[in-house]
Amino acid sequence: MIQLNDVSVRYGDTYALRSTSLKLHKGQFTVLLGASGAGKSTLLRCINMMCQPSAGTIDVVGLGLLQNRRVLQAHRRQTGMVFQQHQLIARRTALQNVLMGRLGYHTTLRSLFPLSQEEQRIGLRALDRVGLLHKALTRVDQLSGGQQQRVGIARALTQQPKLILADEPVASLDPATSEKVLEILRQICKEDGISAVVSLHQVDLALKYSDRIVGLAHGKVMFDAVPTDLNENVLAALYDAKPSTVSEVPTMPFASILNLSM
Ligand SMILES: Nc1ncnc2c1ncn2[C@@H]1O[C@H](COP(=O)(O)OP(=O)(O)OP(=O)(O)O)[C@@H](O)[C@H]1O
Repeated sequence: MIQLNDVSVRYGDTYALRSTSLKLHKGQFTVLLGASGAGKSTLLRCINMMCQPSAGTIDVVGLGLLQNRRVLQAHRRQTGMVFQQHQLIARRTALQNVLMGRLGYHTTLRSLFPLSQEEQRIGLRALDRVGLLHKALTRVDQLSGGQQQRVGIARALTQQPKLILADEPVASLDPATSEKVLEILRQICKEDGISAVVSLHQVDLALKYSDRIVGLAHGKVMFDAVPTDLNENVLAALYDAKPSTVSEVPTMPFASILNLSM
């Protein structure tokens, strides 16, 4: 579905991401793991060019290279984002926030007018799927953190995406709520065939919810395999790695393990 080819991101002398090549497969729930500063957000943000690679290309099957402005516009329309701090408009209702997911389908001028009944129906259905239909007309600043994140997921769904990128979506939630949010996200992605790339700090949640784990350290992919292959040695390498040892740890090519097609 998406192919990253030798993508690097550099800030001055710091490599946030080093020459990374990765295939992201349709319908797969991929979790990015790694210590703070490992490059998870950078990799995730590259996938819709919120972060510009300093080298390499990103190819979306059926669309083309993301460096092309029109390709990027089409790709962003079909890519939903879920953020750590939810990024909702506090004084608006859940439904109003969710309908923001439709903006990419309209010109700036058109978006000044009310959305069609069909689009409102899409928004309400998304809220229903995250279990918050009864909160549609409640202001989001009156919702709990977990409910707000479910609104964030519903907003992404209202976009009718093929891909969801979630950057530490449960970082500010308690363990039980984190499980609930990830459960909902995974279930909906599976039902709709949506691919997901989710960065997490919790190894246990990665093991429970992912189809594939990509482990990063110092801007480099050090592990890429099914969750059952994640062992203590790999975790030690991911979380204790010194920059000088990074290139010495072999990467396990995921595609060769599962033989998935694009
Ligand atoms: N805008 C920026 N300017 C300079 N350096 C940056 C910038 N964004 C990220 N970095 C650096 O790039 C590296 C990777 O950062 P990134 O945010 O991708 O890591 P992360 O794994 O997501 O970390 P965390 O789990 O703490 O969010 C870090 O060394 C970080 O300091």
